[in-house]
Amino acid sequence: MPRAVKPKAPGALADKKSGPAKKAKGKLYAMPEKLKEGTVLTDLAKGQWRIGPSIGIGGFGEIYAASRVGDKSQDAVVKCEPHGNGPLFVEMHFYLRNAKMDDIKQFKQQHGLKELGMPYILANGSADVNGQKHRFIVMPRYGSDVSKFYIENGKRLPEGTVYRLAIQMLDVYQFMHSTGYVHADLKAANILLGLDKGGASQAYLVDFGLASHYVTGDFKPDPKKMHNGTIEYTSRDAHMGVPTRRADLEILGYNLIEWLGIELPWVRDKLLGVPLKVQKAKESFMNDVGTSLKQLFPQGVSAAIGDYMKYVSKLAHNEAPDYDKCRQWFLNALKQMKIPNSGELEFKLKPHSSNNNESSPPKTKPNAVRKVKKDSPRVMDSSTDDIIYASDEEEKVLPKKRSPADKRKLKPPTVSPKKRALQAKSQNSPRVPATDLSSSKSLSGTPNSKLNCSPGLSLRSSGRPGKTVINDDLTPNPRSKKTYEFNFELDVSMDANVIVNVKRKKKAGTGEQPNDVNSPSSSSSKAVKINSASAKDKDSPVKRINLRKLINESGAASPSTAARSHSPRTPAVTVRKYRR
Ligand SMILES: Nc1ncnc2c1ncn2[C@@H]1O[C@H](COP(=O)(O)OP(=O)(O)OP(=O)(O)O)[C@@H](O)[C@H]1O
Repeated sequence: MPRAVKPKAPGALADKKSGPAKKAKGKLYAMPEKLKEGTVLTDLAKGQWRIGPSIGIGGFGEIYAASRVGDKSQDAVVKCEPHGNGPLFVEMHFYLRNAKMDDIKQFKQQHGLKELGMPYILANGSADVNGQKHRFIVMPRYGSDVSKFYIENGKRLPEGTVYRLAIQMLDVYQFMHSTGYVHADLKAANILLGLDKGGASQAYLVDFGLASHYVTGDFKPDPKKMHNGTIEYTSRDAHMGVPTRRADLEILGYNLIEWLGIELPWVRDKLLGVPLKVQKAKESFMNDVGTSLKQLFPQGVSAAIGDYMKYVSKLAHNEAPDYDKCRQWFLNALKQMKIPNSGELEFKLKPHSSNNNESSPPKTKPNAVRKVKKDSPRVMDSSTDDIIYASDEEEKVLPKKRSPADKRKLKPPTVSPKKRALQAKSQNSPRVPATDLSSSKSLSGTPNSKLNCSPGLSLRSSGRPGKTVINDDLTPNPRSKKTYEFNFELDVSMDANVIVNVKRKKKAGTGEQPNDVNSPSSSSSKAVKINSASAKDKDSPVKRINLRKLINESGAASPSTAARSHSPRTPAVTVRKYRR
């Protein structure tokens, strides 16, 4: 039995086998079937992989140790997700198109790098598991993730290690950005140490399920993707649904602060459940990041963190970051601390280290900037294309056969917003305050589209701490455990897919049970249904919910709706407070 299955992921590849027949009542999201140890999966190139123990469960899929049939060592991993899920599809295509071994090798040569924390794909395919179609990818196996050390240390990492990780992650960003993509979900749980001999000197950035083309044109907020990522670290641009290179750098910055043992303000203030509040907090934080950092670091802000965050706050949305400059700030800090930028990454804290300092790096500005060849990004204009949509083409893309060099890499395992808009100095970076996101003008130039949410209501993002949230219309999100009470009107455009979950309040003393109403509507249905049981009940709060299509008197879609149907990015749903 599937552990949970959504009836159908829009636009996804789910075939009949993964269709509604397997729906688990009451569940809205899909998790993979469990693969039994010893199961053999055959990839598209007819390579065979034996499944070992499960070594990780992400928000959408499961990761197993695996060995090539005939090999003993479980030096690979298989990541498996139901075919209808978007993230693994996106991740697989990113690897197949952009992270080939040769590209990685070439980048390393060009930039004089011994190692690059960029994973690659060994194989991919599809498999039927308990009658449900799954997609899998095979990758090299890496070691422990950095979050393990962060937690073990009481939520901090040695300062020198923080700076080394920053340098290594900037290398990965530079590679990824040179392919036209951003990662958008860097966090300690997605950074794994290598397993090769000396592997612990290099960290690898995994989980490319949110990879997308970054924008090079205008800054257009996209309600469909707002708040994507892991809520603690989601960048201000990602809160508005815009993938940018500066956003990746900002995400890294929030992580660096946290790794230094400092609680991020929106975490400290317990705002994570409300993405809009987190967004506002980040905007106010970044408006005057110098002052914000001083308040956060009572013992003094390191020059590296201060310079980096100030630099990030000034980048334009379509500007190529100066990776060398950023790396140099961290290199200078390491130099001052007399910590070499080589050898195994140290995760043990020194006994007398303070919350964010092993030894104090300078508070003065570094001046020397290492000169390295500028890379010439293969930039793709993403104003119209920033997500890889599911199609059968994947079945035709054959992965590279494992080369002897690949084999050598695989070794036996050991272990696993208000002022900001006004202050955005560049015309290219028209930041929109979070408070204005509800106004029609701020949304993609679609004057008729409204998204007026109460501060406590987020349409799809639930602000799950530490967990990746993806609004991509491919992947169903886990149902929020929160119950909101609200009165509103829904104007539903012709092309909307809407699910309204209404939990009826239990009346005191009546012994009534709460009543769930699920009211789905789609482009194909003109009438919007509400559960008849609740509609009959005149006293029920459910009765105060009005759902109607935006249709004019002649029965045609209203001009605004028609206009919207040309723009898949405009919000399909209008939520307004219901006034009686
Ligand atoms: N190549 C690998 N080698 C070893 N362990 C891995 C590898 N890839 C992933 N893992 C482990 O599995 C966990 C989940 O992986 P991953 O983040 O890719 O899954 P996910 O479903 O996309 O998760 P989420 O979206 O919730 O972050 C990681 O935190 C890590 O511990």
